[in-house]
Parts: sequence; C-alpha cells; structure tokens
Amino acid sequence: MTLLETIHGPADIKRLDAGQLTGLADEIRHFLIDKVLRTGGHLGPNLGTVELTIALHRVFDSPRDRILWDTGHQAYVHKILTGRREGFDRLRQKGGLSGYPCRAESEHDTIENSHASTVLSYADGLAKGFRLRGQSDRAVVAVIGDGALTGGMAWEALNNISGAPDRPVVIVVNDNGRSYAPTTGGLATYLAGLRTSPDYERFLEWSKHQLRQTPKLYEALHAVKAGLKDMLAPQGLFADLGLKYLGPVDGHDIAAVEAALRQAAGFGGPVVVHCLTRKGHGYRRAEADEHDHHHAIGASDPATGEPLGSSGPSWTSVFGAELVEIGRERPEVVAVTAAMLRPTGLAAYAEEFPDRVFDVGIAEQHAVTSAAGLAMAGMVPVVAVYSTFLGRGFDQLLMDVALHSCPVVFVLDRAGVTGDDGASHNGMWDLSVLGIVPGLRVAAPRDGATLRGALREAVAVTDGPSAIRFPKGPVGPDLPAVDQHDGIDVLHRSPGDDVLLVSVGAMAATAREAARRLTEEGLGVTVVDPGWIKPVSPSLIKLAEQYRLVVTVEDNLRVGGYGSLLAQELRDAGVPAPVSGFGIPQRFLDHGKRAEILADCGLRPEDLARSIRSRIAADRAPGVRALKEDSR
Ligand SMILES: Cc1ncc(C[n+]2csc(CCOP(=O)(O)OP(=O)(O)O)c2C)c(N)n1
Ligand SMILES: CC(=O)[C@@H](O)[C@H](O)COP(=O)(O)O
Ligand SMILES: [Mg+2]
Repeated sequence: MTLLETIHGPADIKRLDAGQLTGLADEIRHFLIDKVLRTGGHLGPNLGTVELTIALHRVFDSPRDRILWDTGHQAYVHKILTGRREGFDRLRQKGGLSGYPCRAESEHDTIENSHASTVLSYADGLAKGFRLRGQSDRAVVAVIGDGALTGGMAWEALNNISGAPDRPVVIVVNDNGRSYAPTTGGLATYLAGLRTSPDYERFLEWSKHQLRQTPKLYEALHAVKAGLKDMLAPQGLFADLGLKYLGPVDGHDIAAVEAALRQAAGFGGPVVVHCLTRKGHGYRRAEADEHDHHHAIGASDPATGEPLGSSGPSWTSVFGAELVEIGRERPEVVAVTAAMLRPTGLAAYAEEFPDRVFDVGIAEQHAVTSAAGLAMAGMVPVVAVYSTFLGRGFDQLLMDVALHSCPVVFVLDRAGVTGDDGASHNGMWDLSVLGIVPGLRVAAPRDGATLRGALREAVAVTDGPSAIRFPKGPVGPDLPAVDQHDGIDVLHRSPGDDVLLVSVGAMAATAREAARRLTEEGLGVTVVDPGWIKPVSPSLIKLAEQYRLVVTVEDNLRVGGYGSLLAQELRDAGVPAPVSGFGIPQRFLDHGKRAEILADCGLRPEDLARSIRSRIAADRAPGVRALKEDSR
C-alpha cells in the first residue's frame, strides 16, 4: 500500500515523520501528473502547492480551522489530503470532482468562486465572525498567489486586516512569481526583491544543508532564521502596514513551511507567511514552460504530455490574428489585459507591438478605467478579458467608460457556457449587464468572418464603447448567410410567416438546425443573425413585425419577462407578435462539458424546435389564448 493510500484525512498526515512526508509529497506529485494529464486541469499551480498544502494540514486543524484558497485552482492537493483522491479520475467532469473547492464535496472547502483576489476579504470576515461568536481559537488561513495579490480587492482587505492588530489571520503568500505569465507591476518587483536578496539565499541554502543532519534542530533554527532575515531581506511593505512578516520560506521544504506556520499561528494577529514556490515543480515540461500552457492544460497524452487533438483555430486565435492586422494599420490601437495575455489572444500583438500592450495584473477594474484614460489620450484601447471577469470591472465600464462615451473596445472571450471551470467561469451574464449600458454597442459574431468584421467596425467607432463576445474553443467553419434582408444576415428561410428566429452569436448553428427541423414539419421559419444586437436595428424590428412568433436564442442568462433583453427590446418596439427569448436559466451551472450543459439548459436544436413547436401549437389550438409572452 502506498503512503497516499493511507491518507483519508488531515489526521493521517499529522502522524507522518519527515521522511514519510517527503515520500508522500513525491507520491502526490506523481498522482497529480498522472491524473491531470488525463483529465485536463490546473497542473502547474497544483504541482507548486504540494509541500505547502501538506504543511498547512499538519499545522492547522481543518475544518475547525478554515484554510481558504484564493481562486481555488491550486486546491487539488487540499482535496487529495481531505479524502477525495478517488474523485480525480472524473476531475472537472459532469457529476465528477470540481476543479475548485466545493462545499457539497467537503466540509474542508469554503470558497467556490474562482475569481481571484477574494480570499483576504473572506478571511477578514471569517475572523471577525469567529471573534463575535467567541470562537477566536479557530485559525483563519488564507492562501493567496502573487498574481491574486495584484488584485484591488486584496489590498482593500489588507487595509482592513492590518488595521486590526488582534485579528488572527494567517496570510500565506504562495509566491511562484507567475500569474499565467510572470506577475507584473511594482508589487511583483517587490516580492522578487524579498526572495532574491543574495545574503538570504546563501543563508537559506546553508541552513537547509547543514541542518538536514539534525532535523530536531532544523525547526528550532527556523525560528532563529525568521529573526535573522530582518537583517538579510527587507520586508518593509508588510511590516509598514502593521503586518508581521515571516519569510521568505522555501515553499517546497515542508519542515520550513511548518515551522513558519506554527510561528504564525502563535502570533494571534495578522501575519504574512511568504512562501517561495515554483509553478509546475517536479514536472520538467511544466517547469520549463515559458508560455504558461501548464497553468491550465487540456487532456493530454500521459506519455508525452502533448495536448490531445487540437480541433482547429479557436475564436481567441482568430481575434488575436485580426488585431495584429488592425494594429499594423492603426498605430493608435492598443491592448489591455488583466494578467491573461496569452489566454485572451494578445501574445502576438505584444510580440509585434510591445509598447502597445499593457498587462495590468489581475486588476480588471484598473484595466477598464485605465483604458478610459488611454481613450481620453486619443488611443483606441482594446480590453481583452474573459466574459465572466468583466463583472469585476462593470462599474468602471458603466461610469468611467460609457458615461464619458470613451471609444473602448471590450473583447469578451469565454462568453456563454464554458463548462470545465464551473459556475463562476461561465460567461453567461455579459449580455444581461451590457444590455443596460447607455451608448454601448454589443456584437455577437457567429463565426470567424463575422468576428473579424465586428472587430474592424468596433475599432472604427469614435463616439462610444463597443463590446464583442464569443465563446471558448474552436471557432468552426464560417456560416455564410443565404440571403440578406435590409442589411441583416438571413441564415435560413422557408415559405411562411410562422416564426422569426433571431440567432445571437455562436448559437447560429443551433438556430439553423432547429429551423430545418421545423421547416420539415411544414412551418414557415426564417433565421436571422443581426450581428450587432445592441442597439437593436430598425430593420430587425420591421422584419419581426411580419411574423406570428418571434424567438431569440442566446448563450446568455434568460432575463426578464421575455427571456432576453433583445426580446424585450423587440417587444417594446411594438412588434405585435408574441416574443420569447431562449437562453440559460437563472441558476449557477455545475461544471461539465459545454455541450452537456447546453443540453441541460434546453439549448440543443431539438430543444429549441420543441419549444417553438409547442408555442405555435398553443397559438393554433382552438380556443387557446393567444401566445403568451415567454413565461418559463
Ligand atoms: C478576477 C479574475 N481574473 C482573472 C482570473 C484568471 N486567472 C486564474 S488563475 C490566474 C493567475 C493566478 O496567479 P496566482 O494568484 O499567482 O496563482 P498561481 O496560478 O500562480 O498559483 C488568473 C489570472 C481569475 N480567476 N479571476
Ligand atoms: C482559474 C482560472 O480562472 C483560469 O485558469 C481558467 O481556468 C482558465 O480557463 P481557460 O482554460 O478557459 O483558459
Ligand atoms: Mg503565482
């Protein structure tokens, strides 16, 4: 039986000796590489937290003590050590283990939101709550990455935590120097300064080498070392904030981390434990990966580590390539990313125009308002961000960009159902929130050709902001229009005025297939794709007036009485026919594959056809009231 097979919970780790712990770390590392290569997931971040997580669960008593993970993508080892090893064969699969902490899975889990920079706020609140409930003996431990530490929320929380010297929050900075790419900004430079002070490096090596022979003394020295570093490595920032600072500690040295955590646990106030780790540690391909592919990998060949089956160009790559072409023609076009240069397709642009790309760290609020500043300076900023993370900068979009009519272009990748990453990663809210922004234009391209077209139109707009949204994954073949109606692409037309099906963005193929099925049943169906869905074009309104039922379908949350803001606008414009919007039900969606989730949401072609059919039938049934607006 392997050591790992004997671990069913944190108690089992506490009884292991130093030699066994090293063996356990090796087994976990091999387990992670084997499992995550097969399923896909956050291999790099989790290889970096093996020893750190072992030490955390040896020092603290989860779940009474709360161990919190920022973003949560690096909590696989936490899951393994809290009895969920068997679940990794179905990691991130429908009905299987979530890729993030999940309260339904374990009492050891707390934060399910995978948006970064939140953990210190949770910790501050938990510590306050424990104190008020007379449970101040419960430790609150917040693990935050160097990347997440560049997010504004983290500093709002630090301001509060550091203002309460008796607030027993242990802040573990998991510093691997990278978000996806190397972490940017002055804070990153500062942290690098802490970890690269040469005196401290030499001392670190000496103490590890010399004192390995006498482990007992090893722990004792770590307390001394914590004092020594005051002379060896400056750590003003945290100390100046009133936070005790321990470190930097070798985050792959279980004994060292344990010693620092035990010291921190005894402080009784806010304390930073600065752990130095390496993303991908122990897996050469990940450690050598300069293109942050191993941050989040797809299912890969276990033998070679190569990703399995690439399925053609992605939406992201189409956007990135077109932006480079535009950038060559328009020197005023600049790009802004929130620590996701490659994932949002901006790497090529940065390569060709290094002075015209700004990585602001995981700081979407700053990304948006600094883009407003860029626009006010006469530039044309393109803010590339995952749809779900735009929520973090919505106030800035509304009040700093739109209120000032700044010509900022928002490119929202991962719009709609993404799937693998669970509830907080689906880009299912953007059309709902963008629909209420005065003066904002919104486009939802259906394929690569219309994405390129929409991007070129957007960067040409001078009197206000635009947003373009598209889903995760392969873009697939272009879907050419079969006709045009007053500037609107017609994707399908059969004789008759029964249904106008307004397809939004990547739902085009679904809408077209649903229309084909309904046409076979003798219904007259026209499918159109407006491309730009906000503002609603007068041509679309006029066209809609000619049909007995108007249906919209979008890969976005259903809102309001008509199911979508587009449907609402058509109705409000006086379209006489009943109008129904089909979209994602108002609930948080569990992880799974995009296709599975769309099926669960009733957004397959057969679902759409069935819903439309029932509405038409209801309308035709004698004595049945006229079609109700969508009331599902
Ligand atoms: C608000 C927000 N923006 C962007 C992301 C995408 N994202 C996920 S992990 C990550 C990098 C996190 O870096 P760090 O905190 O240092 O953790 P590491 O991966 O290095 O362990 C980013 C940008 C996110 N999860 N949340
Ligand atoms: C944790 C996080 O937010 C990202 O790492 C995300 O998981 C990446 O998603 P994609 O794999 O769709 O780029
Ligand atoms: Mg990091």
